[in-house]
Amino acid sequence: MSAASDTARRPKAILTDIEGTTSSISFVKDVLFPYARRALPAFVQTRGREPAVRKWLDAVATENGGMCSDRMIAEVLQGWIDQDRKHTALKALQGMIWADGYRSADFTAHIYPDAAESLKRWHADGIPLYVYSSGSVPAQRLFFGHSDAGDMTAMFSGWFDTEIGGKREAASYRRIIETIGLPAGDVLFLSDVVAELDAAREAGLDTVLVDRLEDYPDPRTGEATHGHARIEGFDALA
Ligand SMILES: CSCCC(=O)C(=O)COP(=O)(O)O
Ligand SMILES: [Mg+2]
Repeated sequence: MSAASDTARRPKAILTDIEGTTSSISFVKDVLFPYARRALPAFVQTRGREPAVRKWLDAVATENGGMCSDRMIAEVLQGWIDQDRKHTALKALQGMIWADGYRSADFTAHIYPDAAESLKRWHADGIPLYVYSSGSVPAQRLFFGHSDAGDMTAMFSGWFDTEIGGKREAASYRRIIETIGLPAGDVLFLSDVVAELDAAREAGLDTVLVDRLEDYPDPRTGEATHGHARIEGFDALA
């Protein structure tokens, strides 16, 4: 496998980001986020007493200075959606809300055709595939379980979200590598965010910047790539 630079070696495993990498940013921003935003007040009201939901609502209240009504918590969460905050509590709650949307077939998850094809080919070639996204693990499973290319969940060997740590912190990638059980240099991380690639490289992983023109109309070239190999689609990884 080679990328648009000479740094990528044939990986023994691939770790991929979702938004902006396998899938378009606009699907997340224009379909998933508004769906969660709309559904949040009713979700908090009807399911707020379930322990699995309450735990995250309480985490939001604590971060917001303590005692808050459920209505206020819903408003805080809506504000976080507007700011695209990658907060673990928000991501967990969004995942629960999106489950309804996928189940009732309100939408399927976008996946770039080149990403779907490459993931299928790598899986067929025996390369273990992993996901690391700010979206919660249940949200990731829903996403790939209801993708435009069908149910892809069986192709993945593992899933990681921000419960393992932030995506811009090298320590998170070290923990992921421990779980995968391969030398860091044998694992290729694909992402649209240079700061995430910097953290992965600090932890020893191979890295490739996925610079999709649909998502990033101004190509990130030269110094903007921070020396990471750069591709515009997965098909550039032969
Ligand atoms: C898979 S859940 C939907 C995407 C999402 O909420 C998100 O924050 C994705 O961020 P990523 O780390 O995949 O860029
Ligand atoms: Mg991303």
